[in-house]
Amino acid sequence: MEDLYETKFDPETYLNEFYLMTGKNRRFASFMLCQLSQTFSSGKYKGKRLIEIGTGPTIHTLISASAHFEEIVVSDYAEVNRREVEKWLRDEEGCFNWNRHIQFACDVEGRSRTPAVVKETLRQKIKHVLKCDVNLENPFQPLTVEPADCIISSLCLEAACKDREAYRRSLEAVVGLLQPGGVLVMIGDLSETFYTVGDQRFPVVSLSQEFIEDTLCELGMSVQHFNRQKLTNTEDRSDIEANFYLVAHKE
Ligand SMILES: C[S@@+](CC[C@H](N)C(=O)[O-])C[C@H]1O[C@@H](n2cnc3c(N)ncnc32)[C@H](O)[C@@H]1O
Repeated sequence: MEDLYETKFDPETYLNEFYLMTGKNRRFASFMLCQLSQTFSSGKYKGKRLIEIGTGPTIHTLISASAHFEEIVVSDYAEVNRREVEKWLRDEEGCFNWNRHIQFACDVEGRSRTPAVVKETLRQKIKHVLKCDVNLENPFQPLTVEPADCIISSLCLEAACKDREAYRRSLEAVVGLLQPGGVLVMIGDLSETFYTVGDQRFPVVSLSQEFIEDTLCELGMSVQHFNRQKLTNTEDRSDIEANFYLVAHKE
């Protein structure tokens, strides 16, 4: 499964197909950015370290959180994705333009920060772009990363795991990276078995709300918030039924 991401995942095609903030993708982005803004503007979640797991070639999930943590570590299995994030961090020519997402999040946040401040904050606080593999007990092996106050993960675990048992194990590994009292913010897909990037199909573990909540509970997490956005799928590019957004506390 991982090698599929190392060899067949094209970050440019992915970003252009899912993150141009147009059509149905605007609906998903709006849902996600509004939820993230609500979570972090509550003032309940702040601290020293935030880790994002399976960041892919993106940075949008960190916009609202970036105001509340001192340092951010991002990570992904595929080198092409880590390079894409580094390109954006260095503001290199040809890097993806996240201005629409950043402007949207600033508007939702009541314009307390300007897009320029958000970009500067992200570029200054993202200190490390690391390789991770959620199928390992320590996803950062051979490194040991200090536990985080907050972990964000979006659309990663269901793409990285071959079945529900592997999903449970990788969620356990992710929860293991969190301090007691820390918060997990997860975005994902429900009842999806595949999605497509360009001509390439990627398998996905089909999840239900009940399975995710039960698994988190077994891992000592208490789910504070679970929201879903239903989708009507008319295309053959994915069989997703809904997106979910959850916030859970480590007891
Ligand atoms: C659908 S993309 C999601 C990317 C991004 N987080 C987003 O929300 O758009 C799935 C991501 O999971 C990463 N991935 C796949 N297998 C992985 C693994 N074993 N460990 C960590 N990340 C993995 C892929 O490289 C890819 O970036």
